[in-house]
This record gives sequence, structure tokens and C-alpha cells, in this order.
Amino acid sequence: MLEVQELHVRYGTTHAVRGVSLTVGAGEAVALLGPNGAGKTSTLRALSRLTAATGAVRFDGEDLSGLAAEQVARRGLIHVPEGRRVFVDLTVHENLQLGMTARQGRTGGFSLDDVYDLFPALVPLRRRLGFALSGGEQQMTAIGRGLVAAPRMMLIDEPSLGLAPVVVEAVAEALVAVRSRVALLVIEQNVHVAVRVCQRAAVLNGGAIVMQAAVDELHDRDTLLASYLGQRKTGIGV
Ligand SMILES: Nc1ncnc2c1ncn2[C@@H]1O[C@H](COP(=O)(O)OP(=O)(O)OP(=O)(O)O)[C@@H](O)[C@H]1O
Repeated sequence: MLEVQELHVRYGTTHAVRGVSLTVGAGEAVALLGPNGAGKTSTLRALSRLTAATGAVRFDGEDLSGLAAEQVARRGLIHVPEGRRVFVDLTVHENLQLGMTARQGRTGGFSLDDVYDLFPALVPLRRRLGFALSGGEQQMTAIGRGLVAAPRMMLIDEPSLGLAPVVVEAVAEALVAVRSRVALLVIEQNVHVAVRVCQRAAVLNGGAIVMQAAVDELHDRDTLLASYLGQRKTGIGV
């Protein structure tokens, strides 16, 4: 569904993403792991054309390189950015309704009611303005806004960052519930969440993928640590 080959992102003299190649199949959930500054956010932003990049990005066989970010979203590749970007002067419900406008005729998306079912904590907050939401409530609203846009694949940047454990749990549970309908590529520093939500993981370090593995293998802390340090263990596909 998503095929990335030799992706490079440069900011002036900083070469942030160095030849990343990965695939995400239909119905697959893939975690993007790695230490701070590894190039995870740059990779995700490059895929949705929010950041300039070189390399080949194909979504359902279509080359995305000439497209603007809105055109990518219109094809159903929906980005949930880090920092959540909830509209602070709109209510939860209005934020969700905005997601509906990104549907562009695609069917099969989540309804507003589906989102409230996934995140019951949002039900009593329907009319609350974005600025008065907690970090977790903003995250749920941001993911909900992505879901009602009828995504075929969602790119989610650090869904659990800075959230209380009980909220992390609610977000992880919701992502498990949606992954059979929407392919996911999720940046996640919390390995427990990555293991729970995703089947496969790619570890980035220094802008390059140093390990790709089934998430089961992440339980082996030594393997993960070695990949963070940029070392390769034999027997693991890179
Ligand atoms: N807009 C920018 N201008 C210049 N350099 C940038 C910019 N955005 C990111 N970088 C640099 O590119 C590198 C990769 O950053 P990126 O945010 O992609 O990493 P990350 O893995 O998502 O890190 P984190 O987990 O800290 O968010 C870092 O060295 C960062 O300082």
C-alpha cells in the first residue's frame, strides 16, 4: 500500500533522513522507533509531503512526489501530527466535524459516533473548546479527526507522548480497534504501546533504518538496545 524507497530529507547542512526504505501493507500497523533526533518525524512529514524530500514514495502504486500535502490527504493518507494541532478555539465536536470535510467523497470512514464510541471520554466534552482540553483529550480529538476523514492509512506522530498511563491505555486500545480498517504507521517511543498496537517495527537511528523486525522481537531488550546503538545483530532483517 505504502512503498518508500531511498527517502532523504535535508535541512540545510543537516541530513536528517538518509535513504529510508520501508513498506506498509494494507491492514498492517508498523511502528517507527528510535532515539530523539533519529529522523522519525522528518520521515513521517516527508511521506505526507509536509517536508521536502527526495526518493520514491508510492501510495497504492501512485507516485506522491509531485503532490501537495492536501492532495496526499485527499488520497486517504492522513497525518496526525505531533503536538496534536487541535484547533483551540473550536469545540471537540467542531474539530471532529472539520475532519469530515477532508473525506472528499471517500466512503467507509468512521462516523462521529464511531469516534465517541472509541473514545467515550470525549462524550461529555463535546462542547468544550480545544484550549481547555488536557493533552490526552487533545490527542483523542486529533486521532478522531483523522479517523472521520476516511483514512486508508494514518501516519501518527507519538500518540502516547506525555500522556498519563490510563490515557496511554485508552489511546492504544483505540488504535488496536481501528487497525483492521486502517493501515497505520506510528512513531512511538513507548515500546509497550508499539508492541501492543503494531505487528512490525522499524528502528531509525541517525536518519537510517538500523533494524526491521516483528514486534515480538522487541521484547528482546538487547536486540532493541543494539539497534538504538546502531549495531546490527545477525539474523534480523535490515
Ligand atoms: N525544521 C528543521 N530544521 C532544521 N533541522 C531540523 C528540522 N527539523 C528537524 N531537524 C533536525 O533533523 C534531525 C531529525 O529530527 P526529527 O525531528 O525528524 O527526529 P525525531 O526522531 O522525530 O526526533 P524526536 O523524537 O526528538 O522528535 C534532528 O537533528 C533535528 O534537529
